[in-house]
Amino acid sequence: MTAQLKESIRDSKSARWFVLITVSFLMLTGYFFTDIMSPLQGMLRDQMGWSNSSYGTFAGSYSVLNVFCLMLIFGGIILDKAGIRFTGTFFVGVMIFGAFLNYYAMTDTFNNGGLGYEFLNSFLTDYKPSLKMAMIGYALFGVGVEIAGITVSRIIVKWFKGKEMALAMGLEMACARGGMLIAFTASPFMTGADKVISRPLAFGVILLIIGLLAFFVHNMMDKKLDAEVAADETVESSEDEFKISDVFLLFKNPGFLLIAFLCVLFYSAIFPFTKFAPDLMVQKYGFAEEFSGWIVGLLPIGTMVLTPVFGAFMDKKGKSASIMMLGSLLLIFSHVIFAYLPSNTAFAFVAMVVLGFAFSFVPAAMWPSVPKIIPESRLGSAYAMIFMIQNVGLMLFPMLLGYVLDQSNQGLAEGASLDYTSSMTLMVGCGIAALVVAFFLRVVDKKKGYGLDLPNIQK
Ligand SMILES: NCCCC[C@H](NC(=O)[C@@H](N)CCCCN)C(=O)O
Repeated sequence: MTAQLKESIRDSKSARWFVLITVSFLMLTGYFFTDIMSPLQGMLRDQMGWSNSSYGTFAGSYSVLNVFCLMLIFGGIILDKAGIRFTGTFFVGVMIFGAFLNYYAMTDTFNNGGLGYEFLNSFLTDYKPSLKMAMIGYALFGVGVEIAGITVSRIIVKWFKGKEMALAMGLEMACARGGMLIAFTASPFMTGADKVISRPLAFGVILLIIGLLAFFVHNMMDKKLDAEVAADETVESSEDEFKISDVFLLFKNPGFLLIAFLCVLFYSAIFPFTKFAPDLMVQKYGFAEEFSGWIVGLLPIGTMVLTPVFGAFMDKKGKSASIMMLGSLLLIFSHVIFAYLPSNTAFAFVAMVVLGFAFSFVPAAMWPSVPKIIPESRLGSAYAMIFMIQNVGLMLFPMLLGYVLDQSNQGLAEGASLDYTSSMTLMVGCGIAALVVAFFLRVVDKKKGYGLDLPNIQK
């Protein structure tokens, strides 16, 4: 990362906001595809013969390569060595390729014996070839979208450092949530009257390609900025490169460890939950499949507005440590409603709105807190490690949710609704653990003086 002293293209307001639009759109397309299958769980059960465990295993496959092949660590290293343009373009390509395989797994061409079908049918025969192909695709997609996410965070820092950075990050997250919203609400309709699962996926792949084109536009701006910086002899380079030795230092920092634990616990009770939430709406609250996504869509709608608002509040007033505790408390409150309260439509709305507040409070407070705990020279490594630890939860919890759902509904009568109580109890547990960690983070903050409760913008 560099510090410019002379005027450059990043000093032009319109240029940097334009760059933000291009990369935010890219993230919108990525988050859209991430959740494109979430409202289709029922169709996957009926048409593809996927059990709930299979669906959960598919959802968890998103993180398998990120966790077992340490892809986010390699992504961090590649980003430092090869730069933003190469890393972004390459991993968006990986994302598109993975998404395409995921789409292909749902097509009649594949399922009627297309390329790879026989091979995937020749082992682990309890699992459908469509599941295996979709998992390969989704795992590659997960690598691409996560590294693209890290790259985009870097891009925002590059263009907005010392300027409207928290607002820019909040707006980028809001756009990404917009992608989730479109997935939840539009995906079931895109299957059409004849419920063809591959249709929304095809649309998702096309949207990702448009996202790549938007990233090419960013690349042109980035090239111009780099040329200006290279020509500016007053610029000194700093050292925020990914270093393996940094990882060991990070693990000695109690603040970092607590943020990483909070991240994995909190997000494990959000993203894996959203994978099952549309089906929960059908099974527990009796919504029609097509409309279940609209209730879940309340979650991203709320966060799109609230995340930048709370981000701006914490920029000015602080209180991030306290707000992370409040967000974890609301998370528990919401999941308790889903798990244990009667199946009343009003409860579903209330729980989703409360979850929206939790999902705005914690991300808006947590991500800008990392630079207060970790020196800037190790920020790149810190974000990559946090994402990596978070991915362990994003891998395990969907699998656990699906498994518990199947186990707790054994011997269910034909046509009866699935009981989500045990699965949702897991989510309540995550929320309680997140609250405990948030409490300790606040205690450690007071002791070490990180200043998490202080405003982000220093006067
Ligand atoms: N500038 C920080 C951005 C982090 C946003 C955060 N995303 C993640 O944590 C991803 N690693 C996981 C996304 C999984 C769904 N695509 C967020 O709050 O979205």
